[in-house]
Formats: sequence, C-alpha cells, structure tokens
Amino acid sequence: MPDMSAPRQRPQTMAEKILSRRGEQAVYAGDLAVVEVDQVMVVDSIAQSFIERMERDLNARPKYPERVSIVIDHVAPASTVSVAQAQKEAREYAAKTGVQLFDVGRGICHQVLMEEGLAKPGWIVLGSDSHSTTYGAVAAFGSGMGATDIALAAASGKTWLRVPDSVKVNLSGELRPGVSAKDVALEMIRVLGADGATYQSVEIHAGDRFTRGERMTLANLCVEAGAKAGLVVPGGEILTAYGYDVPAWVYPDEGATYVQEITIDLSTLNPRMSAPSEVDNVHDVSELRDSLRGLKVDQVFIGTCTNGRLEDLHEAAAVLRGRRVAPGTRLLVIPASSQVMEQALLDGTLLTLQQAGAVLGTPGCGPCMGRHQGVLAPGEVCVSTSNRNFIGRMGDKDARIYLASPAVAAATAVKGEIALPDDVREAVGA
Ligand SMILES: CC(C)[C@H](C(=O)O)[C@@H](O)C(=O)O
Ligand code: SF4
Repeated sequence: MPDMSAPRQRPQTMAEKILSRRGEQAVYAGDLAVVEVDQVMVVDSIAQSFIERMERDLNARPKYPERVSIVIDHVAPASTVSVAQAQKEAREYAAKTGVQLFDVGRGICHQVLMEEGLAKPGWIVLGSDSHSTTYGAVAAFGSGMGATDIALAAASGKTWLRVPDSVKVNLSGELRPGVSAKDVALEMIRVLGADGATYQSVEIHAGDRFTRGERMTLANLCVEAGAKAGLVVPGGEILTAYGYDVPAWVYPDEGATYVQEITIDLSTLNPRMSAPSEVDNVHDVSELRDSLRGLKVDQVFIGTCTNGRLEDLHEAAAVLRGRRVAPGTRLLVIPASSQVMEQALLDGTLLTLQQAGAVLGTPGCGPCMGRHQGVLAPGEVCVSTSNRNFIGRMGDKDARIYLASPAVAAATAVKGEIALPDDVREAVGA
C-alpha cells in the first residue's frame, strides 16, 4: 500500500507542472490527471469522424466553441469529390457550432494555431494530429489524440491522461555555421531511437538558443521518438520577445525525476540526414553524399510543419539565389501558412525561389503524406524537409525519402544529387 499520508510535494518536470496546474491537484508521472483543455484542434482528414463522434455518439456540442479549431490543411484544395464533401461538412459544422474554421490556404494546423496565438506557455493543446507536440515550442503541453478523445475533449472541455515520464535532453555548446535546428532534431531522434521516448515527455533544455520557429522544429520531431509531448524550456527572453507571457510556475524544478537524460554537444554536430525508411536512420549528409554519389534525386520538397516557415525559405533562398534547379529534378516549395507566404512574397524570397526553378504551392501540408501535390512514383527519390520517411509515406512504396534541413534540400535541388550548400557554392566558383 502506498503511504497516503506522505506529502506529495516533490520537484516536478515541466509536464508534471503543466498537468498539475490545469488539473485539481499536484500530479506526478504515472498518475491519472483530469485537466482543463485550452485548445482542441481538428484537421480536415479527421473532421468527419470527429463530427460523427460529437453528433452521433456523444450527442453533444462543443462546450467552449472558441476553444475548438478546424483546419483544412492536409488535402487543400480538395483532390477528390469525397475529400471535397468531407471539407464541405467541416465548414457547415463550424458555421453551425461557432468553432473556428481555418479554410484552404490558411496553412498547416500547427503553424496556424501558433500564428493565431492559440497555443501559449502553460496551456494544454490537444490536436487530432500526431505532430501536436509542436506546441511545446512555446511551453504548451501539446499532444495528439484520436477522433474519440478529441471529441470528448471538445464536448467536456477536459481530458484525462496518464502523466508521462520525462526524458531530459540537454543541448550544450553552439552550432557551427550551416548547421540548423533540423540537424539537432534529427540527431535527437537518432539518439533517442524511433520508439525510445514512447509516451514520454521530451523536455529540451536549450537555454536561450533558437527562435520560436526553430523550437517548433525541435518539438515537432519529438513525436518521431514516440513522445507524448515535446517541451522546449523557455530560456532567457526568447518567448517574451515574441510577446508571450511566460508564467514562473511553468519551469521544471531542480531535482525533478527523469527516466532518461541525454546531452547533445551542438558544437560537434554536422548537417544530418535521415535515410529511408525510419526517421532515426540518421547520418552525416557528407557521408550519404559520398556513398550515394550518382543517385539522381527526382524531387526536393521544402515545406511542412517541420520546416516550411519564413526562416526556412530564407535558408533555401540563400542557397538557390542566382542558381538553377538541376535538369530532371523537381523542386516543390510550399509555405507553411498564408502569413509565411505573404512575408516571403513581400521580401522577394518567393521570386528568388521561382527564378531558380521552384514550383510554388498552396500553403498546407502539400505532398508530406502522399495524398496529393507531389506524390512519388515507384523508384523515385525525394529529399524532403518534412519529418517522416516511412515506406509509402509520399506515394509508392518503392519510392525513397531522405529528410534534411532546408539548406541541404536546396543544395540537393541544385546538384540533382544529395549535396551540401558548400558543394553548390564550389561548383559555380562562388
Ligand atoms: C492526418 C494526420 C492525422 C497525420 C498525423 O497524425 O500526423 C498527418 O499529419 C501525418 O503527419 O501523418
Ligand atoms: S505537414 Fe506533414 S507532418 Fe505536418 S501535419 Fe501536415 S501531413 Fe502531418
């Protein structure tokens, strides 16, 4: 029998902190927590089942419509009549219930919620999408759930979950030029392993390094280690500079309990690439470039909730400026949101990319999960800035996907083979 009289005030991890604050009592890893949910997000692909659960199974309306968002992003604009029908139903449901709707072209759910201020430090944000860990970039407990749990949260304003164990990820040293947050994220997944943090909260101690967008890249990839949440501890004035109010209680306590702890020395990191067909199959780009010399890259995709932000497009444009995409290679660039697109239009980035031969697409998920806009044929090779390279992810099961940073993707587009930005600069004698 546990000693129920013992005081339970122990140092807490960030996940324990947030789940305690939004519940009725202090909770620790392993406890069952019933918590208030600050935002519930539903994506187009799941909207039909969500609506069915709400109306048929629960016979309920959203308790707080302003805390529910539907985003039409995964297959946008619609690709088939049945997709169009599902999206029509989602629009009608939003009009009827008053939940917020972000329609075709507004962008990828996670980017949109962040831009709309629908994820804040200390909040609990549930999404019907596995990459909802992304909200951890701003110290929100973001987590993906299925249609049933999402519907229950929308109907009741609450959810219940087992408080996850936490893994502590320490980042030390400084990145060398040309190495990005994506490389850190891929390295983190390699070290943790594809299921190395299953149902755990990955708590990333990054100090005051990294922009909000870079923190999104780090938190986004956490789910590729199986994580329930990915929380980047706010350091220095990083989040306040973006206008967030960071409550003091959100920080993890000294002496909190972690089930694993890893340290990544950023100063030794090279540009990294995940080879087919698991995200944790991570190598140096230079190693893959050398061993795969002559391998034609058919498609390069720059975009997604991992790397489709303005800073990512800037990284790509810096490599592509004044250069051309290699003959026989397609370069698809899809901004993560309408705001990103607008800024990239205004500052000339999209012109640079277009002049280099890029094909620009509607803000949204694009071909990330192989539903439209860039599906791969058998035998084709793609280098993508996304987060998943599983068999069949972007189309045919015999297509191969390599994951990398926007700069490496851009250099690869110029070369038509896996390349580093320096290879491209040398090639034209720049
Ligand atoms: C469609 C959606 C449910 C899915 C997810 O959960 O992640 C998709 O976004 C993905 O990246 O595979
Ligand atoms: S961009 Fe890709 S990973 Fe992100 S939500 Fe869309 S399909 Fe999922």
